[in-house]
Amino acid sequence: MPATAPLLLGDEPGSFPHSVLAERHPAIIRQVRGAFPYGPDRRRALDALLVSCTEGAIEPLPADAHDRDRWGAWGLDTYAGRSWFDVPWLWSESYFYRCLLEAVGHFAPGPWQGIDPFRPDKLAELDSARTDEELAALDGLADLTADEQDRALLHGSLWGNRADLGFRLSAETSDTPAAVPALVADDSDTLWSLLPPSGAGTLYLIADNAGRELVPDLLLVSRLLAGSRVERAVLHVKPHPYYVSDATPADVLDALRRLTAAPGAAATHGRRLWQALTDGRLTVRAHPFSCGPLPYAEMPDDLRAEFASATVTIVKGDLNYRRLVGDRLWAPTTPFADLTGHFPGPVAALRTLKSDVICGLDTRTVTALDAAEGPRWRTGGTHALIQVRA
Ligand SMILES: O=P(O)(O)OC[C@H]1O[C@](O)(CO)[C@@H](O)[C@@H]1O
Repeated sequence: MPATAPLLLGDEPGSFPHSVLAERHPAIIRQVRGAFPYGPDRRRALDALLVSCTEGAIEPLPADAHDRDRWGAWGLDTYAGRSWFDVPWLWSESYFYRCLLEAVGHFAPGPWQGIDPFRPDKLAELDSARTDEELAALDGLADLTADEQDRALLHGSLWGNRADLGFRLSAETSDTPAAVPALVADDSDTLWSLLPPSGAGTLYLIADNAGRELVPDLLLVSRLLAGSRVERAVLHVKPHPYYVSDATPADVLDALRRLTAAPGAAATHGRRLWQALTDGRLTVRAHPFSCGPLPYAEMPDDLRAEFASATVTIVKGDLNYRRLVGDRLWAPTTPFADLTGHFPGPVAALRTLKSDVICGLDTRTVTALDAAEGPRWRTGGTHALIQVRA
């Protein structure tokens, strides 16, 4: 793997990482503060986090935190006392969400234990008219060929990644039509070659956001099971709330209920997924490393062994992409295969572009994107990619 690209930090005012730490995180705290009638203690803790994350230093977890040792090994022992802006951006963002859960009492015995501070917004999105429209559109797929249906659901899952509630807090014009093709890399033929009809393999899907991303992810899984492109599927979600809208096991159940309660084809998918869960062809996993602040190159052995057994692992979303290729300012033409050689088995990234990290593009595409949009194509969410290392 090339090791020479600069690591992304949040220390440069005007940069995208800096804006996430200095603007998005405070906005998230304010949103959470308004979402529940937290008592004075929780409000004080949220206010303290607001000050700490913008002006203060990284603080250690409480001595009795259940995951204190884990976070120590993940870098907290090194980074405590330093500015949020001076440590790896991937790390400081991830630790911010851990501290947010601490502030709202998510892990402490008491009335807020286990409560997802982002749930109201997740549910509002799941219950929205746009979700109704997207589910109704499934009925129109019946007239397509099997391959066309496969492609439609792959693209549904890909573009579902734009439905990211944290991203919307700071996205400016993400609905602006792009002057260059929306898909900047498309290795979908390689992906389909890894998933032939009548395949007997296992798909791993590392999910990203709940709601309007998780629903199309589940639909893709349902389609691959129904078309016998895979025999089993394993869905990896987050063990606890993370990055505002990331999917947890509770969100999987909400999405599944949404499907089974819908009319038409959506309910057929919902029933198929329900059945697959009950007979073991679909498994949901929530590994602690999924909420970790480190790249996948540093994944623990048990996870490595799991992904090594996959026919292919689909990695969804922007954050997972950063964790997959390394959170560095790579030259955009650096081969995807070079940066993902560490991953145990074939891997496919499905992502809309919402951060500066990018690799695997050809020179012509990069030149056209830069000429048409300046640097905004990297972060605006208007472009997407399907990159595969077989
Ligand atoms: O939900 P996704 O696609 O992982 O996106 C996460 C978002 O958060 C970021 O990590 C910045 O906070 C960006 O990469 C992206 O905008």
